[in-house]
This record gives sequence, structure tokens and C-alpha cells, in this order.
Amino acid sequence: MAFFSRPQSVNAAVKIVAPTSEDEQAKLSAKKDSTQRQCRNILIYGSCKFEDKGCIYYHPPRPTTPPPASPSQPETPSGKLSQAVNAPVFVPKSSPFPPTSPTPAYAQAQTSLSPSKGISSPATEYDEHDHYDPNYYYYSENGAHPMPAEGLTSQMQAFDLNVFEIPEGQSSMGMHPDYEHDQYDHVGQYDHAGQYDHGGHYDHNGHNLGFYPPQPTFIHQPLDYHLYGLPPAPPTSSHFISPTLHTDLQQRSETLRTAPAPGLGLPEELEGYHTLVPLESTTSDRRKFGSWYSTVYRATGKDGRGYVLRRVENYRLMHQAAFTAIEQWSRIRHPNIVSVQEAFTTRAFGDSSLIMVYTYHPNATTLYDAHIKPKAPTFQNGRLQAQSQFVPERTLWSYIIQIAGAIKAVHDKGLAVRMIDVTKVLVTGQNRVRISSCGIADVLSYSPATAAPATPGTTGSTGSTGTASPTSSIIALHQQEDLAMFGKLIFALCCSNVAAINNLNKALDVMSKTYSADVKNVALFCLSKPGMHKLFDMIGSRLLTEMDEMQNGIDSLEGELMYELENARLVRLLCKFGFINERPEFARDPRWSETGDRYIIKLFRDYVFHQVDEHGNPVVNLSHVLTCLNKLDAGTEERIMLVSRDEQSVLVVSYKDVKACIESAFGELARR
Ligand SMILES: Nc1ncnc2c1ncn2[C@@H]1O[C@H](COP(=O)(O)OP(=O)(O)OP(=O)(O)O)[C@@H](O)[C@H]1O
Repeated sequence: MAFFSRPQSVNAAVKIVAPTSEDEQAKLSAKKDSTQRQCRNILIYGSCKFEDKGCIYYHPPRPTTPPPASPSQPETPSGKLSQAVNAPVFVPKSSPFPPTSPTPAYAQAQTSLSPSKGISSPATEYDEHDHYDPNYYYYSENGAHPMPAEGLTSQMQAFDLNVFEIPEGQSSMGMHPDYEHDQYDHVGQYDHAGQYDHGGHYDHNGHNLGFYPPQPTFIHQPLDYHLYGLPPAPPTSSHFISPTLHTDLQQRSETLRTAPAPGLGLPEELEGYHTLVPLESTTSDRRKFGSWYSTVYRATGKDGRGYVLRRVENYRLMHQAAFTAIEQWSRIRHPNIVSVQEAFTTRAFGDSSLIMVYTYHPNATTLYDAHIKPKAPTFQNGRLQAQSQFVPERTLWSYIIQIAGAIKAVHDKGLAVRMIDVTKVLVTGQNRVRISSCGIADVLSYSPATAAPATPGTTGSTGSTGTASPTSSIIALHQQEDLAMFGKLIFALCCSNVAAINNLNKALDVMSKTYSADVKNVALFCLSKPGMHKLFDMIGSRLLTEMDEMQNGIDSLEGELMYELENARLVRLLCKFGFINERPEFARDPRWSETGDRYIIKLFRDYVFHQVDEHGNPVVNLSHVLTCLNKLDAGTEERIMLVSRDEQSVLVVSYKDVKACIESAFGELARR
């Protein structure tokens, strides 16, 4: 292959060819007599702890001075470097990276390399040892822990391996099915029963004798973790961020995609909205919305997004001008108001219905459902106990501030909410509330007598302009009503009773037992229908607390986003694989995706996705995939063994090389 014809660079890929028949003979005869076989701990670690404790294998006499270790080729015993230089070199085309930095000794050895030595003439200096057969331990001991790929690669490097035998009929891919964790950093040792130990020594019966520091021959090779995105700091607990944020988001996404139950008899399509799903029961006790029945549906809009359709049954539109307020409402975008989209009438339900369209907030509940509706008792400490409905004061203030902010925004636009009720305020996230059903009262109670559209700043209570028109005084009245409704809502929440206000003394009693005097003062203040700005004076410094919490929430979400950024890196890589692998033709070359640098990419893809275990079953290990892709994206120096599909050749390449191949191939495609 063309990759091996460039020995001018440093060693990145090593082709391992099938052994000659003489090698085979030598290996077989060596296996026959284990006392003549060199101990593998010597081969791998340079020493055997059991040499004097009964190890039956051959231990050559120890050299008087240990060979110096190479710092940049940590997994290669330095004593074998002169043999390693015989390895052919893989250099990706137009590599954007500098070549793998060799040690001075290694570089020197390379320059003295005879050009006649290539891949087809593997080094023969190994003949004094028996050839390393990575399958030997694994297949000789049934049930032994299979050798992980990284372990195998480092073993091969430790042997300066140029000659490698893949037993006939055995898939080399199947040798390392348990690639689960990032084991590259471990310096393990195989005992003679084939047990792998991450840095520990085993006796010859396979018992672990304890954890020993790595042998000096092997230098710990850390990953280039600095190339990865830093994990975000642990998020500070935030009032507005759910501790189960991921689950909540997934559940919302699931809710968005639930299909409607069949046989509901709902219209297929309404002004472009389709796939209607009722959000409340249409059969059980129904409360009237003023003097109308209403039903809330979830629907999918023309843009594919979710919307809420509130249908008011048997509504007859007498004046088109009734929709004027909707135009104003649809311009209000506030974090504590469910946005109004549009309104129309329809006969699709068999009657004349008014449809109000709002933004959909999946899995939202009403304040009533969240805090007031009696809940079934649950088992706590082995006993059935009623669930607490109590709203903590911190949460209550948060609700007060959010709702007050929403009311103010509406009033500033010259409108009134007219619908502040525990059943119409939605909890749409962790301690987040939004006023829903806005604008509907304006349509339903439209009268031509009060038809003149209000303009911002012309309101009675909050407005600042001179003479009040009849319209503006009505709006001012509605705005004062808003505050009174807000006061009632605070009482209802504090007393867990929608009708708490009907017995004010009792409600005040309950309230003062649980909450601070400030809560009571604010609730009473609202009931007295004051101006909005005075309300904010009472809330005072609690606004700052709320702001701090909001910013904590933002920090926390940014941290979450950082995690997702990591995903984007991997998706980009996968896209590049998709562009390159199996491309039918490029530059009039039908074999483009199978040749040159692309061949490495293909083998790498096999290594990541197409591994099989010893039984030939696919290895579908996501952590293996993620680990490989992260290392690829970081372009680490770590090497892996890629096996051709015919299992006749093996390449040892670094992630850095594979990354260079991908950059180069993708660059070719992108330049066109
Ligand atoms: N914009 C929205 N996004 C998500 N869900 C909503 C939205 N608006 C309403 N809902 C849900 O629809 C359901 C019915 O809403 P509705 O306003 O009718 O409340 P309700 O408690 O049934 O009040 P009522 O008894 O007055 O009908 C509620 O569970 C509410 O959570």
C-alpha cells in the first residue's frame, strides 16, 4: 500500500505482516517446552517478580545496567529502539500536524536506517525470543479476561513488533471486545493464566498480589486532556433550574410528540393547526369560563411548533372589532406571560367556536394543580401521609415578583390582564410562572360602546396623560381589578384555598402563622387596589434576590450548554466520516474513498464501529465509540491497531495521524 512507501518520517504506522513459515515453526517449538520459553514479564516489563519464586519460564541473565528509557516513546522499551526503526512509516498526506516527535536517540536511529529496510523485510533480531502472539494467552485459557485493545497495542509497541501472527480463522477484531473504559493510561501485566491486571502483579496461580507501581521501563503517557473542552464548573444550585433539568426537558420533548388518542372526533385541521390533543377532560365536571364552556387543546402549527388552542364553545362573533385587542396582545412578549398568537372563529367543531391561540409550554400545570388541588396521600416512612401543599416563602415571593412584573408590562401597554386566577397562572418550569388566557376576556366582553383601542400610557391608574376618556377609565378600572385579583391569588396560595378571601380574618390568621408580615402586607395592599409602582416599593430588595437567582440560573444553563458543545464536536466528526466513507466517486476516481489516506479512515471506522467479539457478535459499546471519537478530535499521540478486513495486514497509527487523514480527505472534498 502507498502508505508504507514513505519511510522518511517518524514512525506512525507499522504494518504487521503474516509470519514466514520459519517463524511459525520456531514459535510452535517454543510453545512446546515452556521451561525454554522466555517469561513474558521479562519481555513486557524487563523483569519478573517471580523469577526467584518458582516461575517455570526462562529468565535470561539480567544486564548489569538497565537500558535508559525513552521519554517520548514511553511504551517502547528503549532497548528495542534500534529494532523499532525498521518499522515503515505512515505519514498522512498533507498532514497539518508536525510529525510525532521522536526522542533524539530514536531520531538518530532513524537516520542510520538503511533505506533497503522496508515493510516487507521485518526485523529478524527478535528470533532470540519467541514471537509475541497476543492471542496466545487469550485463546489458551478459556474464560480468561480478554486483552483490551489498548493493552494489546502497548504490548505490541513494547515488543517493537514488526512481525505479528493472526491465527487463522480468528478475527483480530475479536480480541478486545471489552473496551469499556479509558484504559490507555494503565500499565498492566498479564500473568501466565492470561489475567490482565491494571498495574498490579499476579502470581502464577492468577492471584492478585496487590497493586504495584508501574515498572520503570514504562513511562506513564497521559492523554492530551488539555485539548478537550474543559468540563464546566459544577452548577450552583439555582432557584430557577430544576435539579432534574435533563429529565424534565426530555419529558417535555416526549409530551410534544405524543400522538392524540384515536376516536376523539376532533377536526383534522383548523386554519393550519392540526393534530389536536385535549389538555383537559371534556367529560367530567366542567367549569364555565364566564358564561361559556371552554376547552384547551394542544395542536401543531404550520411551522411544526406546538400551540395551545383555547376553544370557547357557542361563541358568536358580532363585531369583527372584538379582535382588535388581540392584535395588541400578540405584540406583548414577556417572560411571565403566555404569548398570544392569534384568534379566529370556526365551525369545524359543529358549532360556532372562538379559538384563541397561545404558545404551548409542554407539561405546564396551573398554580391550582401545583399547590392547591388536594393530592392523594403518599407513603412516607412506612405510613400514609398527606402531601404538603405549603408554598415556601421564598417561592411565594418569586411568584409575587414574576406576576407583578407581568401585570406591570400589560398595564404599560394600556391593557388589563382581567384573568389573574390560580387556574390561569401556569407553572412552566422550576419556580417559573406565566399568566395564561390573556386577551380572551377582551374578546368575550367586547362592546362597541367601549371599543376605542387604548393606547399606551392612557390608563387611569398607571397612565400619566390628562383627561381620561370613557375607554381609558374602563381600562383603569380593569387594571385596578387586576391588582385585587392578584391579592386574592396571594391569599389563595398562602391558605391553599381558592376561596380563602371569603373569610378574610381566618385567612389573615392562617397567613400570619406561616408567612412573614410582609407577605400579608403585600396581599392586603393589592386588595386595596393601589397603583402598581407602590407595589414594587413594597417588594423592595427582594427584587435583587430574584435577579441574583436569575443570573445563577443563566450560569447554570451556560454550564449545561458547554456539555452539549462537546456533542457538537463529535457530530461534526461523524459528518466528516459520512462525507468520506463509501463515497462512490470523487475526482473521477471510483476508488477514492478506499485508497490513500482514506483507507486509514475506513479502517478506523471499522475499528470504532464494526468491532466484533470473540463470538463474532457486534460490539455495540457506546463508550468505546465516544472515547475513540474524543481522542480523534483531540488528535492524541496514542496509537491504535487497525486491521484490514481480510485480516492480512495490521496498521498501528496514532489518533493524530487518523485526524490528519480526515482533515486532508475532507479538505479535498470541501475545496471542490
Ligand atoms: N399555554 C399552555 N401551555 C401548556 N399547557 C397549557 C397552556 N394553557 C393551558 N394549559 C393546560 O391546559 C389545562 C387546562 O387549562 P385551563 O386554563 O382550562 O385550566 P383549568 O384548571 O382546567 O381551568 P378551568 O377549570 O377554568 O377550565 C391545564 O392543565 C393547563 O396546564
